[in-house]
Order: sequence, then C-alpha cells, then structure tokens
Amino acid sequence: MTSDGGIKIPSRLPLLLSHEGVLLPGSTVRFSVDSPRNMQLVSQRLLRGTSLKSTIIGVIPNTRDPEHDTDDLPTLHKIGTAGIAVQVVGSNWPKPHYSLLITGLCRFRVSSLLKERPFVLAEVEQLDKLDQYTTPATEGAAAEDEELGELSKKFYQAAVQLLGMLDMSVPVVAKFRRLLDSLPRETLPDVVASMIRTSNKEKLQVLDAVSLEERFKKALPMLTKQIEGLKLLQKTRKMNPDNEKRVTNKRYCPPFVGISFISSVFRLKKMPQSMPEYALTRNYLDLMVELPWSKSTKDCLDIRAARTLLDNDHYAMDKLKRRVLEYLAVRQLKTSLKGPILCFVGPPGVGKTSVGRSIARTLGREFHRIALGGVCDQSDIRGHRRTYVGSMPGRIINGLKTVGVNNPVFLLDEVDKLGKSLQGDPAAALLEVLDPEQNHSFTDHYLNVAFDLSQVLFIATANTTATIPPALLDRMEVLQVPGYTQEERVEIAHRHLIPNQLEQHGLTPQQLHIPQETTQDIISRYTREAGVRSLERKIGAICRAVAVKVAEGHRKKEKHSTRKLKQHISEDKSTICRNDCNYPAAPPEMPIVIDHIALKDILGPPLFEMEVSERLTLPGVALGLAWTPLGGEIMFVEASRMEGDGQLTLTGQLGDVMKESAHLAISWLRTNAKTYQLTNMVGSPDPLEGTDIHLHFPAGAVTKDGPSAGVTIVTCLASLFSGQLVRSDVAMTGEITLRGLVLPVGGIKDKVLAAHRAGVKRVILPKRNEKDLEELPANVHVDLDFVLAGNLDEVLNAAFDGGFPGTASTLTHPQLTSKL
Ligand SMILES: Nc1ncnc2c1ncn2[C@@H]1O[C@H](COP(=O)(O)OP(=O)(O)OP(=O)(O)O)[C@@H](O)[C@H]1O
Repeated sequence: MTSDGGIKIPSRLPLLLSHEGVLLPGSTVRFSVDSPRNMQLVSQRLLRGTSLKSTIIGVIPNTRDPEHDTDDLPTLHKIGTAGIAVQVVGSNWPKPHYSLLITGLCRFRVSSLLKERPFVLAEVEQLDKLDQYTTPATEGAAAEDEELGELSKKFYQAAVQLLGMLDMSVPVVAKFRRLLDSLPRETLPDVVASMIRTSNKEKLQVLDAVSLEERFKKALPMLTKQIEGLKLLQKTRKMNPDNEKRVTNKRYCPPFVGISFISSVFRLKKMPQSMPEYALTRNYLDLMVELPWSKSTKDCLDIRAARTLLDNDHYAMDKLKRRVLEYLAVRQLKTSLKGPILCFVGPPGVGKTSVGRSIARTLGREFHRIALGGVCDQSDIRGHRRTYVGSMPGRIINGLKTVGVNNPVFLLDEVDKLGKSLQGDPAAALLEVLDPEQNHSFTDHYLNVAFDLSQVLFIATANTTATIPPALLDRMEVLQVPGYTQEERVEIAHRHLIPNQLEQHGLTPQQLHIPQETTQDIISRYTREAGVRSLERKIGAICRAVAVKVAEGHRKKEKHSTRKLKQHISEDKSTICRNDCNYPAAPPEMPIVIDHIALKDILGPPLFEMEVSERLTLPGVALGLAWTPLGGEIMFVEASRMEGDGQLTLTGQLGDVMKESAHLAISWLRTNAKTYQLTNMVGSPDPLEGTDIHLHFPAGAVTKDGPSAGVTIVTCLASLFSGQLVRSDVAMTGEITLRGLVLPVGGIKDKVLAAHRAGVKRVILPKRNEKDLEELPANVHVDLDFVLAGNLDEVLNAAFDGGFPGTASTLTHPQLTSKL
C-alpha cells in the first residue's frame, strides 16, 4: 500500500499468456490453462504460494503460449491486466489442464522480461491508480478536466439509458444497476465494456487506451451501438403487436398453466428447429396462448326478451319453449351454473339445433356446435397425448379456441350416434365434460393441464334416447321435441322458411308469392317427414327457379324498356313456369305466383300420393302405425294364404319381438277362430290346417321391430280368414297378449301425426294410452276419430265396417269411440 492510500501491485509479475478473452480491470474472466508455461505458472506459483501476493498475476492478451517448452516465446502484447486468481480448478481428463477464475485489478506495461521458463516473469509498470474503491460516485477525478468531466457524464447517462432498456429481472442487469452509482466514474469504461456485447478486438482497444479520456472515447461508441440495437429490437416488437397481445392474454391464466407454459418455452429454446418435436411444442404453445383461460362474455339475460326471441324464431314447440324459459329463469335467479344439461330429443329437422342457437342469442353468448355423430374414438373428446405424431387437442378444447371465450353455449349434436371402438368410449369421456362436479378441472390429454369448463353451457340433441348410454342419459334432462302437424308446417313455412329462403336467394315478396294451398300441396305430395327440412329444400328449389326468371326478366326489361306490359298473373305463371324455353317477349308480371301447375313444373311429379285407400282394397291388408327415430310412419301389413302344412312365413326384416307378435296373433286367432267364425281354405275351424300363411311388412329393406304391430297383425289375419275388407281409413297400434288384451305402446303423438298426414280418419289406440292424446294439437282432435281399445274384440269391431262378425262388442255394447 502507498502513502496516499492507493494499492500497489508487485513490480515483478508472473505472466499468463492468454489467447481467449481479454481481462479488463474490474471484470472477472475464466481462463482455460493447458499450455506448458501457463501450466507451470499455476502449479509452481498459484498452488504453492500461500500469500495474497502469490495470487496476483499478470494476464497478457492476444498471445498464444508455444506448444513446447523448447519453442521460442512469441512477441508479447505490451499492455496487460494484473489480476487476482480467485479460483483454480484442475482436471486430468481428457488431458491435464486448469481452469482459472481471475478478477482484473489494474493495467500494467511490460518493462522487461526477467525469465521465460518455467513460466514468464516480467518487470512491470503499474498504469492505473488502484484506489480502495472508496471514492463515491461523485464527479471525482473527472472534475479536474472539463472535457473528461463532460465525457464521463455522457458515459454515465448512456449507461443509465441502457439499463432502463434491459430487463431488471435478469441478475446480471440488477447487479450492474447496483454497481453503477457506487463505482468511481473512471472505472466505468472498463466495467461497461466487459459487460456489454463487445468483441475481443474492441476490448483490446479499451485495454490499450491508457489515458482515461481516450478510454471513455473508445468505450462510448460501443455503449451507444448497444443502445441503438436495443431500440431497433423494441421497434420491431411494436410493429408486431400480436406477440404482445398474446403475452398479455396469457398473464391471466392459472399459475400451474403458467409454469407448464414457461417450462415448454425453455424446452423449445434448447431444441434445434429441425427436430420434429420443435413444431409440436410450438403448436402446443400457440394453443396455450390462444385458449380463453379467463376471457368470457357477460350474460345479458332478460326473460321477457328471451320469450319474445324464442317465439319470433320458432313457431309452435310450446312445451319445449316453456321448459327452456324456466331453465333460463332459474339461471338468472341463481347465478351458480350447476343446472341440468338439457337434451332435446326428436326427429330430424324439428328445430333442435335452431333452439340451441336461440338460447345462446338470448344469453348473449357465443355458440359452437360439436357434431358427435360417428365419433368412436375417445381422443376426439379428450385429445391425443403429445407423444403421438400428429396429436391434436379434443373437440372441446378446439371449440373453446374457436369461440375465444370460456363461457360459450356448446351444442353437442347427435349424442345418440356416438360409437365405440378399440380406441375407447367417447361417451365415457363426455361424462366428465358434462358432470358439473368434475368439469371445473377437465384435462385434455394434449393440453395436459386442467381447463375450467364449469362456465360452459352444454345442450345436447339426439334423435332417440334408446342409443344414448345410460350413464350419459342420467346426467341430462330429456325434452321431447315431437314432429309437426300439417297445419304447424304450413305456419312454419309462411312465417320462417319462405321469408328465409327469399332472402337467401335475393328475392322479395313482391317477386314471389307462394299461396297457402301450394304449401299444403308441397307438404302432402312432395315431403314425408316429421320436421321441416325437406319442406325448406323444396321451397329453396322454387326460389331458385323463380330467381332465374326474375334475373332474365331484368335483362328483358332493359331491352324492352319502352314496351308496356300487361299480363295477367295466371297467364303469367302458366307461361313463365310451364314453358322453360318460350319466354314471353316481356318480363313476367310480379309477383310470380306458384300454383299447383307451376309446382309440378318446378318440383316434378308428386312423390307421394294418398295411397292408403288404394292399398286396402283386398282382404288381408291392414294399416299399422310405427315409430322410428325419424318420426311416426304408417306401415302396411299384408297377409296371404296358400295350401300347405301350417307353416308361417314372415318377411320384411323383422326383429325378434315383432316375430313373436306375429306368433301371438296367430295363436290368439286359432284359439278364437270359432267365436269369430274364421275358417281355413278347406273349411276346418283351425285356420292353419292344410294352410300356409305368409305375412309381409312392405319396405322390406328397413329393419322393423317392437311389439306395437300386434293389433295390426291380428286385424290383417282376421281380414284374411274372414274375407272381409279392413276399413280403408283406419290405422292402428297396440301390443297384444295371448288373452287378447291390448297393452299401451310409446310414440303415440308421432304415430297419430303420421296417420293424420296420411289422410286416415280413424285411429285405434290402446285404452291406456288415452293420456297421450292430450299432447295432440286441437285440429288433429277435430279431424280424427280415436277408438280406445282395451282388448282385441274392440279393435276388430272398430277396424271393419259395421263391426266384425262375432265380436262381443257388436253383440253387447257399442264400441268405445272418442271424439276428443
Ligand atoms: N318451429 C320452427 N320454427 C321455425 N323454424 C323451424 C322450426 N323448426 C325447425 N325450423 C327450421 O328448420 C330447419 C332445420 O332445423 P334444425 O337444424 O334445428 O333441426 P334439428 O332438429 O336440429 O335436426 P337434426 O336432428 O337433423 O340436427 C332450420 O332452418 C330451422 O330454423
């Protein structure tokens, strides 16, 4: 130590010849030591010495120590840095070497070399003053010289500016910030040059700048260059605000998601881009950023507005709309979302999906439809694990990504058509999704972190409950959506379908008019369905045909703008719609009215005719009513007999239950043949003696099953054996027992509507189904005669004109007919 308090380095210093980095005073650098002279310096001086002095060595940059001891020493750089070896680490593998951690103290100049072996020892001259770093961060020595003072101030300000642009959470930046104010300003060029991104050449320039002023001048441009580079980077980020937004969005995800996200980011950073896993991790991170962890829409539910909206969107469906409103009202009163999951069950095209969409609109929520028909892999719901190539998240997570909010209305369409396969059971995966107790932590295999689904409103639709797994069905409240009557269909067409189709085809009511009678015609002769989808398609076809005429009319109008047009509407449609090639010279008069002739021109010959009466012109034919997932259907049963040995042949793809019904019917008729005066072909009281019977259920390609055809089979056989015709306007349904009782069956509303559609006048139903008649629309009650039968006697009596011979009802009491 000198008298002025400064520290002096020894005048003789062992030299470490370095070619790797440049040690600047105030910085710490690790050097690898493996050449002969440097190795000797470490082993003989650093490891043997015990005093502090023995740890001080000089580091000469830009010099490679020769490989062999015998080689001459190259010319040494004249200026070096004296430093303290703060750590020595040695290893023998792959070859003996040391690693030295050295902290730089001050510059020195090599005056002369004292010895070259075993290590270089030199006489040195200390260049920098080595104070005890007690000088505060004041103007200090720099104040002596005005220019130097100016330079140091500038340098300090630039250093502060740089720190302001860096991320303080990085430890080295935080340390730099702490040091900046406590260090004497004259040390700043060395410290800053070693910290910022500079090349060895630049560092060497700073080292060689012995005068302080020159040192500031050399280091300042390096600092400025660094600041400019950072500014450019920030500008580029601003130009791509997406990145910023995404990060902001992610900030609100749950902590465990953040951890998973950050660890994936680190993994991605370490991966080469060519690795297949790189793209996978990238996609995963994209999904994490895009998912609406905390973004939701605000519910804006007003029950009165909801009622109006539902009524405006949908005609009829009163029961369903009432239940939906109740559901919405409860949600409004009780903010908790744990309610039942509604499942709309009904034939296709009755508006199930459309009601779901209206619910989303009334709540002001996003709507997303997930089609589940044919899904047979549970990964479709839960996603694939990320270990698989081409793995993807499931439909639930994908849907959330699409809508971008965490509280949408999800319509799970066709839950009854979920399949099962070796890849698992998707219905089981749905159980977790739909269970309010579990779905707050739904874990998709791909995402691998829990997502809260409790805010999502799930609605399911199905054509039948029969194929919905019981556990899934148990979690839902089933709302039946039956088919429409003829009148309801006409109303729906005029209130919704026609205006919608006109709009979709760019037409106005001033251009196209479809009268009610035409709509009725379309419904009864061109469609046979429970819903209105086919009706909508036919209206679409009419609109297309008219659009052509209107467009052509416009063109002609332009050509004949001076010509006056006087054409009668009826004339108009017959020329316009009947004759495609011979257009009138003038455009058609508006609106174009579609009558039954125009209808035939556009839609072709009628697809369905009222065939009931035609097909009931022979004994041995009866009309039954069947229920299918597509709605109610009328079903003919035909029977014929021939000589034989009492065989019964059944055709028409019948299920076991239906076959049993046929056997039951025959047994009952054989037992009661005498009562009803039924005989076989040879006159024997046993109808089957010497006779074979063939029962056929037309539409042979369609599989049929169920017990409800029992009464129809009995009626058909009774007609065959008695030779009497069944009334042509009667249809029936009901299960039979061996004792001749008629048991209740399901799907009454759909079956009766099908009978009504087919123009039937009398419907025979089981007595215990009387309660189901309440659901029928008033006009159906007016149009149809309902016969409620408790036993087969009553069925036969009602099915034949004037009753069936021998039936007790004809003898004892009049048949039970209800005109409800
Ligand atoms: N009561 C109604 N009032 C107005 N339009 C209706 C009504 N019922 C059905 N529609 C219309 O019929 C079309 C078909 O309805 P939607 O797609 O909702 O049927 P769906 O019952 O979901 O059929 P699927 O089971 O095949 O999915 C839609 O354009 C819908 O607007």
